Amino acid sequence: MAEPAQIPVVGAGTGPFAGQLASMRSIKSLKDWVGEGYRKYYSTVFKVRAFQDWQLIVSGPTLIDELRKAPDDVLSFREATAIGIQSDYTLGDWRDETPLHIGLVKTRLTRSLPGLFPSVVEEIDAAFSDEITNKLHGNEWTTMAVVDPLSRVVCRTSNRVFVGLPLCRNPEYVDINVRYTVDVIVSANIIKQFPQFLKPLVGRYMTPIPKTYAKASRVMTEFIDERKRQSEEHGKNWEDKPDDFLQWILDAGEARDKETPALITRLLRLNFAAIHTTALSFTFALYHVAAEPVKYQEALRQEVHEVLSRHGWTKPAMEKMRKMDSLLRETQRYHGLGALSMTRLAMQDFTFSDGTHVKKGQLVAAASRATHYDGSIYPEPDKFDGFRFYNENEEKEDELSLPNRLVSTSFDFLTFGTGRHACPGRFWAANEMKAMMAYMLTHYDMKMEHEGEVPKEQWFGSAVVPDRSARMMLRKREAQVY
Ligand code: HEM
Repeated sequence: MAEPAQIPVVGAGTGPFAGQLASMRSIKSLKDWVGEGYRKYYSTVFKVRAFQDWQLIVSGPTLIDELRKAPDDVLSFREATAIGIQSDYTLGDWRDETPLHIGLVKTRLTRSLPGLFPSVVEEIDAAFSDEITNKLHGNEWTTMAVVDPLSRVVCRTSNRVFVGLPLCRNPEYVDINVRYTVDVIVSANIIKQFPQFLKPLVGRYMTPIPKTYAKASRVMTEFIDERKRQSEEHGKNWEDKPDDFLQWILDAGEARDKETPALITRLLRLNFAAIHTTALSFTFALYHVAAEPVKYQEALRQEVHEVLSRHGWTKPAMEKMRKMDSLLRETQRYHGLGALSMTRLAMQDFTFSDGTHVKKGQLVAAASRATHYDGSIYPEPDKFDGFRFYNENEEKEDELSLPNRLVSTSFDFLTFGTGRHACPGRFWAANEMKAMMAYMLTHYDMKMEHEGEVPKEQWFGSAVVPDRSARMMLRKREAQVY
């Protein structure tokens, strides 16, 4: 990709191999380069060398608004994502897929949540019992790493509303979906290192698609075909008709959306978007809760107790958990998914209002992490303050009508993006994470193995993940029944 001209560079030197050297150093340093660029060139454009590509970075409300508003045939979300995860070799070419799932996730899933909530809670209970409770040593403290168990809990819970029982509990199905995201990201990062002309060759050996698809097909085909058969037999309305994502596609999709291979592929991709984003965000939050038992665990447990005693395990109860909402939002500010958000590929030349000219083929992104650490927006930004967004005077208001809720996006809060492509799954993820946290608080006492220490973030280029090797200590509590 051609290097853009006259845009200030941060992090890379000059000289014949500057780009390649910076590419290697970016694995460790990209976050710091973006932070430095943000401070020097706030509200304009600068560029950094990311692992494979030069990346243009914007900051400040004016330019982020222009990034948000640019149509997809000018600055494309899908094409940028395709480069980011090398989708031709990892997810398959999904650019022709109808965007049906986006609307279904945003509206149908969110609207159906009150009715689906009892089954969600049932799945959380069953999944935590299998993944954690049954592995505890009686009533003693037990030490364990939690990233993998939590990923499986998130996978099961999400799939209770994606495909329902019994598939959501099938261990092979869970394993396929949990592994697929990791396989996609690892393969993408390897494939990215090769020049374009070698990618088809390398991709053929590195691609996780055929293996994953073959396994998924073995586990899912009979289940999906049986559901299709029932739908055809009963028509639109039937007793015990499942209320899940698979059924919504069968009801609303075009003929090509309903073909079994297309359904399998779409479900794998939906899981790709849903599981790790949620599991990693939840793990970050949990580490803070476990590291500060008095400040967070007791305060949140008290809130959960008050809310559940009045409203039971319901969707409205999750909306009343304001301190919990604040802690999860602070987690997204403090850690998020990485240094950048809203990455777009220029499909044609584009000029920002500050005069910066972006050439067709260049990647542009917003400096989300640096924005979240800007002291003029968030006082004492380096401090994790779980109740930063909590305001007791707002207790009676509707969740979505207020700023500073976990799901509210803005130019200052970018972990879910903002605008047209802002994560449509965030409403679901917010409820899922609150229900999981409420469950853990009511069922376990928790602390970190190294008491009081929040494990360090692990960075890889622009991405951040919680330390998988960190271990927590858990002990069964006498759970209250609500
Ligand atoms: C804490 C959890 C999550 C985080 C932090 C997150 C974050 C994001 C981000 C940053 C984007 C891209 C925004 C942009 O570039 O403008 C996105 C897109 C998307 N997310 Fe999420 N996500 C989460 C959970 C989920 C879940 C649970 C689902 C599904 C149920 C989901 C489905 C999607 C989809 C379908 C898109 C693509 C939207 C489009 O094409 O316009 N996400 N998400």
